[in-house]
Amino acid sequence: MKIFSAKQIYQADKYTIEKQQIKSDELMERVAIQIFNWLHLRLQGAPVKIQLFCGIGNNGGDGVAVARHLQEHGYAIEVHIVNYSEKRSDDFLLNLNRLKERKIWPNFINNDSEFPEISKEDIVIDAIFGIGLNRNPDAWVVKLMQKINTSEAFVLAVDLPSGLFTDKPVKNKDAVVKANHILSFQTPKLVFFLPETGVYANQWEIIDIGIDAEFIANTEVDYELISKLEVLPTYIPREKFAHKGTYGHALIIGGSYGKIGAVQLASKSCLRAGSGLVTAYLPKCGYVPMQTAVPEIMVLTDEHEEFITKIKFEITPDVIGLGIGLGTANETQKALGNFLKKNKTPLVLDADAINILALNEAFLKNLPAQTVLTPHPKELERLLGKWKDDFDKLKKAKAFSKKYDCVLVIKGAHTITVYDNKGYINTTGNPGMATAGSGDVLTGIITGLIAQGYGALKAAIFGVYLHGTSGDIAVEKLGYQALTASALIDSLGNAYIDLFKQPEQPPQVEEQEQQ
Ligand SMILES: NC(=O)C1=CN([C@@H]2O[C@H](COP(=O)(O)OP(=O)(O)OC[C@H]3O[C@@H](n4cnc5c(N)ncnc54)[C@H](OP(=O)(O)O)[C@@H]3O)[C@@H](O)[C@H]2O)[C@@H](O)CC1
Ligand SMILES: Nc1ncnc2c1ncn2[C@@H]1O[C@H](COP(=O)(O)OP(=O)(O)O)[C@@H](O)[C@H]1O
Ligand SMILES: [K+]
Repeated sequence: MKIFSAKQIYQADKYTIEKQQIKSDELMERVAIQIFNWLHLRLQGAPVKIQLFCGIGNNGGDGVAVARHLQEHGYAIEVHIVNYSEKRSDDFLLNLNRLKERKIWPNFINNDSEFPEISKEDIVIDAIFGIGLNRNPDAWVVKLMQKINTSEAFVLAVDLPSGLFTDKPVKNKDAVVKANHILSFQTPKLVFFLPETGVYANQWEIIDIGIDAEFIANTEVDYELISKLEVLPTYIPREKFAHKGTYGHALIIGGSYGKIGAVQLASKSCLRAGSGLVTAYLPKCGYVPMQTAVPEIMVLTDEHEEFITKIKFEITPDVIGLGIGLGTANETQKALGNFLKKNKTPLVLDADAINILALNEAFLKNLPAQTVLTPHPKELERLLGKWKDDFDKLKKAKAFSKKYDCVLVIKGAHTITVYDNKGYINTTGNPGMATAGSGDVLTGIITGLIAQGYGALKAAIFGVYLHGTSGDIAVEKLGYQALTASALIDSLGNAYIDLFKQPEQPPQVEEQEQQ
């Protein structure tokens, strides 16, 4: 699913209004009906008090229009106009008049007004600011937001929580409404997926307001949300007459004394991702544990007992996954530098391989085209330097990916894969995956996909998706705390099977035969 910027959303509105020959207030009416339906379905006419806090722009207009529908269906409403500016939008005014025609008199809140009482049994509709927020709200509006936030009432945000900008971070943490649920129009907002602002958007849902399909199809975006629909077309089916050679030979290089398990995890997940053959290259101390733990994996060893000092092998792998548990000993750094000078095989670099690149910037120019790098936040910081905020991080990541022609997988709750100026935001996974070795498994999966013939970018996007689905399947059986990296590997098969599962249908009621 494409993620539009605020500017593109305004363009989409304009385009849709012209193409469908509707007036702008009709689009607002679509929004209002959908929000009303969402509430009505859940409340079923319950006598709960609904307090609507509406700004003076189109976000406020949406809120005012929802109020009218609620009142028409007998709900107990209180409409508050948060009067933060004189510049009221036309559609806000139109809907305000429609309210007045129905003898609904809103309460106007100004900077010297007393705020209304909000009880924890109430429902609050937050329609103060939408995507038009372009500066910090005034102090009195922040106080009102605080009143909402401390009320313990259920808060439903219209389009996005008021106070969240679409293109910059939040400076004052008190100046954002904490919503329990967000109904966002047509497209989720980028800020829902970034660590600093995503904390304000735990629960969101998209409302389809009928934006023109041609506009959606033809508009290039900077970010795309990746779910099953997006990864399915990339799936390569197995051929009947295939043999293990068809699906490639992956080499996993890593490990040091005390960190052989990382290579076991990566090699095993590489095999389970579907690589035809997998060889592991480790220091000598890894030989016995590796051969014992995973019999399917072939093993090559370095001359050194405890860490890698030379990367030399006779085999010709299709892809190399490198860096897990590697350590950063001087000899290992030198070995990586020498290896990169000669290597032409596609690479997936993780963990200490990334740390070594950060310590030796000169190595970067020797990376083969489209090398996949999978840093966690600390490794990314070593690679890119400090960033000011999430937006700055993405900008730096895009520049880095362009400069070195690499696919940068920024790991996190919503892992973002960056390549060619574009970001692909993953939707699978859960906090149970914040556990030792989870990243090693991801390296193995991406390496295993490249071995089978997936291109680097596709392998990264698909690998991150499968890794997250494995986590989602594993957490069902194990819960968040007991989820381990090994459990991710055990669920990988079901993650593949899940790709082809249809959503569950409600049970059919058998028709009675007419006598
Ligand atoms: N396709 C869709 O998605 C559709 C979206 N729709 C809805 O429209 C919403 C966007 O509406 P909007 O453009 O009128 O902006 P909104 O957020 O209501 O802000 C109002 C104005 O406030 C101002 N302002 C900004 N910051 C400020 C501050 N700190 N303190 C004081 N004032 C401040 C700024 O004006 P300025 O003063 O800068 O001229 C701004 O224009 C969108 O979120 C969705 O709910 C639907 O109705 C139709 C289909
Ligand atoms: N809260 C979370 N939600 C979803 N995925 C997560 C979360 N925390 C971590 N992960 C995933 O788990 C993996 C952790 O990787 P990493 O930190 O490199 O682990 P390790 O170094 O222990 O192998 C990443 O793929 C990351 O996206
Ligand atoms: K809002």
